[in-house]
Amino acid sequence: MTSSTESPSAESLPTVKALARLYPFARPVVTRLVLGAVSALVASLLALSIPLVLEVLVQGPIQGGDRAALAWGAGLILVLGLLEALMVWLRRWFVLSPSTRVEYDMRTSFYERLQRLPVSFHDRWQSGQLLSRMMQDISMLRRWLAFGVVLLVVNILTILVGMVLLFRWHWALGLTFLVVCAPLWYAGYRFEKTYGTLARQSQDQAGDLATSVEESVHGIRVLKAFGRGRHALVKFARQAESLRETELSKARAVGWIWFWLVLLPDIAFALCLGVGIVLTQAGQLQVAELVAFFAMATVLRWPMESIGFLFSFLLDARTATDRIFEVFDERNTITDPAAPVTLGASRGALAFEDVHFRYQDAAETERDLLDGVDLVLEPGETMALVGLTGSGKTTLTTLPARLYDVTAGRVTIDGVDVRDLTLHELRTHVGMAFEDATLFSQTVRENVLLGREDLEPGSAEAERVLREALAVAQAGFVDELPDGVDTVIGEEGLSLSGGQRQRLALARAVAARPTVLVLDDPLSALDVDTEALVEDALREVMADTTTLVIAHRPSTVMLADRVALLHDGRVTAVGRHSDLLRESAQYRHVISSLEDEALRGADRGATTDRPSASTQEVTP
Ligand SMILES: Nc1ncnc2c1ncn2[C@@H]1O[C@H](COP(=O)(O)OP(=O)(O)OP(=O)(O)O)[C@@H](O)[C@H]1O
Repeated sequence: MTSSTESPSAESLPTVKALARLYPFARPVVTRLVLGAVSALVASLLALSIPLVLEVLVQGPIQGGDRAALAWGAGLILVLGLLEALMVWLRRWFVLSPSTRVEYDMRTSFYERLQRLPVSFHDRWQSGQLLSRMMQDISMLRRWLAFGVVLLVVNILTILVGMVLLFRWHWALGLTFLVVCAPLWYAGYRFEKTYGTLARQSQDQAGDLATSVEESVHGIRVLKAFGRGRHALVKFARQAESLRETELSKARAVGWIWFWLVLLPDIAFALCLGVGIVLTQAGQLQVAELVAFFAMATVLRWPMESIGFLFSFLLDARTATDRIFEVFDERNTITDPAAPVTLGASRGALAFEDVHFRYQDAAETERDLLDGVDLVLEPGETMALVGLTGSGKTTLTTLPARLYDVTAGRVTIDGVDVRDLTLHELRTHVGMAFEDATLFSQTVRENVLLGREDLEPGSAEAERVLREALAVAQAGFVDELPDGVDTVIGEEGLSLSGGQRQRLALARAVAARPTVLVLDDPLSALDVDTEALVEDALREVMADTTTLVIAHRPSTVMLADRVALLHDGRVTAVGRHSDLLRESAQYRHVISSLEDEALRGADRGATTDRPSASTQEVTP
């Protein structure tokens, strides 16, 4: 799992280059962003011009007592101030809407990316990490684009122009101000380094915290059933404490930079005042120039002070960009082929040819989990797959729909390698239902017709398909729900019993009308009689469908046309149940262990169709 400690690090690019990766998202709104920056720059220039007017006022009307000119001067300063305020307002107006547009685009692209990335990616990444990147990091980038980048550029320019003007009044004053304020840049640099590391750490820790919340909310039933609430709280509190410590370190770093940001300009002001008085007494500087100098230094104070903050913002934005692009940069290994083959109407002949598979994180010394599987399913045949626990049955069933790709060999439908079909076409041929039935917080109807985007919602055909699928899955219980098939089922369908959820998941697979149906023990929570009814209905309605079903119970095996035994990474026996019982000792051993398991299950009442806790594993 990818967490704070083992996030794959993004390429180490210089900060500017790293942030430049946001450009494709900003491109559509770049004109408005530039206009926003120009408004901010004009606002700064207006602010810088006020001391110049002041200088003229002090030199002329004030010293000469010219009241009319003084009134004009004061009026001019007022107008400059109003224009500055207008420009600040314009800056906000220009950047606000485009930055939310960029945020929207990034978020939808990120979501689309998550949808496209293969299951192997989701195996490695914690959901909380993805959630915090999607929400916090993208929001931070919006703020960076709207304010951070504009203010950083404009404030640096303001400082440069302001410093030139300070030097113009007297080089000694300008130099004093610059020399005293120069350490700010070193302080800013040191701050950058510390704060950058801390910012990354805190964003990762926030992601871990989000994962913990998500896991415990998701697994609330398991936590309650095992009385692990307290333990989960202790773990959560520990993580929250680590985040708090990081935030405190961040605050300390910000505190220090602020200390220098406030102290150094104050020292600079005091020294400049001393130098200014000496210069004025020596006749090298006029009083008007000294007044204007201090007015200018005051204007420059905020840009000077803000630089440290803006640098930290820059680093936060860089970190957020890295975190977002870590996901965008992930290589998608399961994609459409360059020259796809079209199968059209499929017969449903499914074959595994010398299939090898190993998970990405498997140790090099380990042999392949699937180590040369050969298995052929004839069109319309129902094949049960049996094997000891952990033998790789579930893994094998993920290969036809390309949830994972084989590492060697091939899986074919009607002789065509599944990797030669587009994913869209492949998934119209292959339907799946899993033991852990995942449903969405939508109506029963939407859940069941999930794979039938071709059907017009509410049409007679959609209704027919829905009803037929529900009938095959023996899911008549939906009519008892408050709004029938229009009842919105709770998050992940947890308001339903385990068997009810499984039946809806099966109905969903049936409604998709695949030619190859892969069932990963989707009837485990049903009683044996209901299982037989479902299998009969499946046979009748889906006579042309080739079915590969993982069997954990002898009853499932008996309902199949043939059975395949998976052992040591290979299919070591295929045949009719009765023949295999006679011929294969290994098969007898597996079946007797299934029988023992079924008996134990019956004792516990596990095979009855009753409300069950979530099957999700949660590590409190
Ligand atoms: N996503 C994964 N990443 C790494 N290893 C995995 C992953 N999923 C399963 N495994 C490992 O692969 C092996 C086979 O798992 P699989 O679920 O395919 O077996 P199974 O025969 O279906 O088991 P069971 O009968 O208990 O459901 C197990 O050792 C498991 O730990």
